[in-house]
Amino acid sequence: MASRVARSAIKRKAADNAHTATSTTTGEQQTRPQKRSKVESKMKPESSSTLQKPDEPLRITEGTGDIFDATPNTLIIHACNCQGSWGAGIAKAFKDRYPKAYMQYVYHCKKNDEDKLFGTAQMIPPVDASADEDEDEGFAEHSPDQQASNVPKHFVGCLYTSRHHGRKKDKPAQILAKTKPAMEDLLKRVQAWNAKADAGNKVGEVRMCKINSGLFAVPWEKTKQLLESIDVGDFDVKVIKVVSPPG
Ligand SMILES: Nc1ncnc2c1ncn2[C@@H]1O[C@H](COP(=O)(O)OP(=O)(O)OC[C@H]2O[C@H](OP(=O)(O)O)[C@H](O)[C@@H]2O)[C@@H](O)[C@H]1O
Repeated sequence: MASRVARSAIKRKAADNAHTATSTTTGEQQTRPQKRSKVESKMKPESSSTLQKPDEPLRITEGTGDIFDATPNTLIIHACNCQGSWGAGIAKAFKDRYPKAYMQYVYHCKKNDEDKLFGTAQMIPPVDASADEDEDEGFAEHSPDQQASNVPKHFVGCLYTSRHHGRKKDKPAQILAKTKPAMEDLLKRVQAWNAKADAGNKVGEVRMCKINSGLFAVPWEKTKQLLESIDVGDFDVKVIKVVSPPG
């Protein structure tokens, strides 16, 4: 079973790599990966005064509740490091709830250099709704006799907004500089997925926690402002619902 997961991940990796190489928003990322990190260490994110208001801005709505209590086909997004660790904060809750998605995240981090991942995204199709990995494109048949059968069929969205975690996490300015391209990358991936998926397998609602605002220590309002500067004119996803625990 594990080898099937690995084979499935390898197939996906080829597609992911091709996409990652072409979907980052700066040409510099594609041609000068070694020099980029030095340049970026001095880079400041767009300030609120320089943020351009797009024709059709991404809408961020906010509410309280259990982010995981979502209908099937919901995409649930969180911020990730590039080291393959979902060890704390909401990432730990993702790891507990979606262990197979976690394996795909780890695989993606092992196979890709952190500088290549930084500022990109990974969209993991539902893989935790069943123990049967023999499906195409990561989708699973519901199997009532399996332990994982009560896990809803959710997509997991990983935004690679920091190369490291803990004390080695990137500075808030660097995290912010990578948050917008990472989200744009994710929206492109959703668009590509939905263009090919059957009606019942398309991404539905899109949910997110207040990314970057906990262990990554970036004030939420700064992240929110950047996300609202994304133009969603070309995307199906127009709204992201931020769901926080009550209290
Ligand atoms: N169950 C829950 N339901 C809903 N919302 C929940 C929640 N639990 C916490 N929140 C909220 O979710 C927001 C983000 O806060 P977080 O600290 O989690 O994430 P972040 O984006 O700042 O940082 C990412 C790094 O944290 C991890 O830890 P490790 O690096 O592995 O150690 C990762 O792997 C990354 O590296 C804050 O509003 C929390 O109140």
